Amino acid sequence: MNDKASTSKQDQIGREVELEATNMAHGGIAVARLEGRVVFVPDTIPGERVLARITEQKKSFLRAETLSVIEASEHRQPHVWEAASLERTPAKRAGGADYGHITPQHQRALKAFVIADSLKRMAGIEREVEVEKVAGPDDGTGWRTRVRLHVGERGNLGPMASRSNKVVYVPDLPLATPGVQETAPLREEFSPSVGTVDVIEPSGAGGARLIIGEQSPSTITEIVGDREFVLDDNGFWQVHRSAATVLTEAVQSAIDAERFDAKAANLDLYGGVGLLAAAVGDRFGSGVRITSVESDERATEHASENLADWLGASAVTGKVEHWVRSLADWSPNEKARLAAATVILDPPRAGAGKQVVDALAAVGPAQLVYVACDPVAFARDTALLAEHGYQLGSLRAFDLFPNTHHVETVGTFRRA
Ligand SMILES: C[S@@+](CC[C@H](N)C(=O)[O-])C[C@H]1O[C@@H](n2cnc3c(N)ncnc32)[C@H](O)[C@@H]1O
Repeated sequence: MNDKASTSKQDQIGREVELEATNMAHGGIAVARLEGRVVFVPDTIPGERVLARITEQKKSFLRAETLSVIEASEHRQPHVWEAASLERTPAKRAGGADYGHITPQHQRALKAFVIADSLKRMAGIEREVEVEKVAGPDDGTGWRTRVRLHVGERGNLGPMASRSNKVVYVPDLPLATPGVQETAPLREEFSPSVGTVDVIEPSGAGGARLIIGEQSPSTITEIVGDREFVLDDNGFWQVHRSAATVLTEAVQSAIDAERFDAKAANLDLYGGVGLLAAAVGDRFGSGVRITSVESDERATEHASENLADWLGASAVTGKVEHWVRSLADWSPNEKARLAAATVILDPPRAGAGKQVVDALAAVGPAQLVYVACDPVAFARDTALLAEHGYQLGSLRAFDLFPNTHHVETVGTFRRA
């Protein structure tokens, strides 16, 4: 082993240094430089000087934890959640509120920067991006309808610490809805074998409830406008109390009506329990044909029920990346219906990816509406779509995760 190299490696870890953050990276972590090397440092705002401790050393970058602020940004505010703030030692800071020390308006500006920067670097697209505030308190609290708590070694219940798998004690959950806050059993003890306790507050009947460990699922309802959706209590549903409404309206207004054909083979990929297929159906009427594709079997069963108002709607269980392969075998008539289709995509964080983009582009749908919860994956898929001639049209972004770095983007694509 090279002694010199190993000594310098150890020298960095634990070293306390002053850092000046210059940028915000994807993932809510600020970027600084130390002796020419990139350092990723959380709990810091670009423009600030902080005292930080180096925690990790990789070949091309370092990671650090912020100990205190030396020169604060004008955008710094007292953290909305004391349990996640610099008042706590780094190992005990709760995860899930990594933007809580930043004023709400500046949080949105930073998210807009990350979206625009990702599009520029990965897809070569220059865009002004605005992240829209959604309904709710100005300080970005009280929105989370779903919270996962973990049981610690001593039976204590809490969130994980930031960037760690250690459970930390918290006295409150200010990002959660009032119902979730009241119901969360933060002071109770659980057997470590339980693993997790989810606290959810559906908008339908019944109010907030707990899902303890692997307990068998029960059915809940969520209300969006005049529509009721049934789903399993442990199934996927948008987390912000306004998200389902915001995304319904965003998808409805993103679709170009002139390119929409109700009789085409319209698709809702990664469809969950049918929220966005219903959004399409509600805009274009009872004659809409649309197929929802979703990997979770129970969600698909619920989607069938939730889409019963449309005779031409169906839901299939399958992984989208596998299901799209079958498109190549569709008959010429069916392929013509695909070419006339509007495709909604709402993939998980990893994005749709090359396999899905290639297979879709090969059948050439009239338009795509892409709902993205990860700006980098969205930018990567935007570049892949551009290779097939699909250009990014309208782009909106919504602050559906206030006080965190997460953001939801809705983009439209069509061939010129
Ligand atoms: C971001 S959610 C969107 C769900 C739905 N559009 C909504 O708004 O309620 C992504 C959905 O994709 C499903 N999913 C994840 N990976 C998948 C895959 N490879 N193929 C199909 N569905 C997948 C998840 O179960 C989840 O329901």
